[in-house]
Amino acid sequence: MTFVMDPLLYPSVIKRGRQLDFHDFSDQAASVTFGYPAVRGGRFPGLSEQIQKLFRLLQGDSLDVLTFRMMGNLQVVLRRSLSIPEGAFPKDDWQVEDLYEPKDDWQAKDDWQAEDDWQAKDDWQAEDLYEFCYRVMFEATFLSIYGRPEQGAAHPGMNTLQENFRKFDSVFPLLIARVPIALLGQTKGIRQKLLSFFHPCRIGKWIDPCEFVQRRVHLFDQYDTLGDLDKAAHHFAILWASVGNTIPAAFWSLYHLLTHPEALAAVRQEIMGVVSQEEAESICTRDITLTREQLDRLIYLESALNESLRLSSASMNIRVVQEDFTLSLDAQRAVNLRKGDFIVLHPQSMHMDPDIYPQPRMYRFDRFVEAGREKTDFYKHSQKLHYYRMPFGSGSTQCPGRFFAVNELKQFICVVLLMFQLELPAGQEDARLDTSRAGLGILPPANHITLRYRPNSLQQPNTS
Ligand code: HEM
Repeated sequence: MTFVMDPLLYPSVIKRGRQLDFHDFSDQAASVTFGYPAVRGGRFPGLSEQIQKLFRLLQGDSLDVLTFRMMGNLQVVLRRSLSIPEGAFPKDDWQVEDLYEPKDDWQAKDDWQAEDDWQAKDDWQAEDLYEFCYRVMFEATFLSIYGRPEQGAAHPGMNTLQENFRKFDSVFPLLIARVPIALLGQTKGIRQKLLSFFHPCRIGKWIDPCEFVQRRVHLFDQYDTLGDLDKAAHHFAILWASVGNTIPAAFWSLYHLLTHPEALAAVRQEIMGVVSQEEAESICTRDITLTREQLDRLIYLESALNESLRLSSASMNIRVVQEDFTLSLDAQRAVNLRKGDFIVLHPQSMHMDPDIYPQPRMYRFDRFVEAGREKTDFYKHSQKLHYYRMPFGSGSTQCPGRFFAVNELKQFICVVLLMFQLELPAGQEDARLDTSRAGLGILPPANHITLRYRPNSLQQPNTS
């Protein structure tokens, strides 16, 4: 493996997409990890190209629909944290653990008290901050992408799905490093259970999956050579892609805001500039929407998110050399590459370079804002960088879900800040990055952080 460490040289690698290819590597790694036959092996003519083509349904007009759905689902799932299903309010004996039991009968009137009683309930709930981000982002993203169950608001088995997903994800670094699944204890059985969740018989019954998933279902149905579990494995891979990085990103985004009062105040003020006071006050009981235009106006929030991604992203961009050739790096330097060599970009080194980002370990929520607009000029050795922030990869292989990811992270922060008063109890150690997943995207936290929260309706939103 050859690491290209100077970010001024990144363009010379990224523009050689044909000779330095990502998809041979990703196809091999993903097929072994998720359990489907490699797409590019010749057994599935045209499938790889079609899969790539459908990624455009994560952008443009389709993105607006996806974003709209995510906003609604975030509110549904978060209200459940308050135990406030639509039009009903929880009894005092409700426990945080109840969150982990799927309730199909959210509307059952017996379980709930009147709104007035709920308003009087001013106690705080405590939960691990990562757990909070995990369950909310996992379920809201799932509902937005794959659709609703045939009956009720929550998919039966959602908690077991999450549990199995976590177990699978904990060995993900070993799978992607090609450790045979048979050597990884129960992983094969767990993956089998995950795949059966996405079996075509089940997925076909879900109501209103997003267009991206609908078109993938249709595409896979055109290939007789794909078995039912192969199709399920492709759907499961998209679940991993859509939540594997977004969950830790949601954690760091919220954690940094809650530990930096000046950032929190600026972001709150910006949010109150795009939603009305009435919407802010009623969000615990009534859905609000945030259009693309409103989300685009949240430039301090976007900068804060990008700063959290800069600090927590550890992905490597791997490219496989397709033929022997000489890669010219700049006017003076060139290297001879052999077919099959690996070339790796390591954006984390760039994200932590003090020449580019002064005091790189510090969280500065407004690092990516200048004169009221997004700041895009960053320098190394006084030369302007073409690539300076790469949590989503680079070039033509950049993450196709990046626009949705940024939107949903913005929505998550907006809804959480509007719906809850939040605090991190004093005396806790700072959150640390779990570096055991280095190379694999956004790192999760290594330690436990307690979050306390209660509905914001008990107090006017703080706009200061
Ligand atoms: C903070 C959240 C996210 C981060 C940091 C992230 C990061 C990445 C990275 C680094 C890659 C590899 C790109 C490369 O090496 O050039 C990637 C690929 C991918 N991502 Fe994301 N991603 C995120 C969210 C999402 C979401 C929400 C979706 C879908 C809804 C998604 C779908 C995908 C897919 C399908 C690929 C594979 C693309 C291909 O095979 O060409 N990602 N992502």
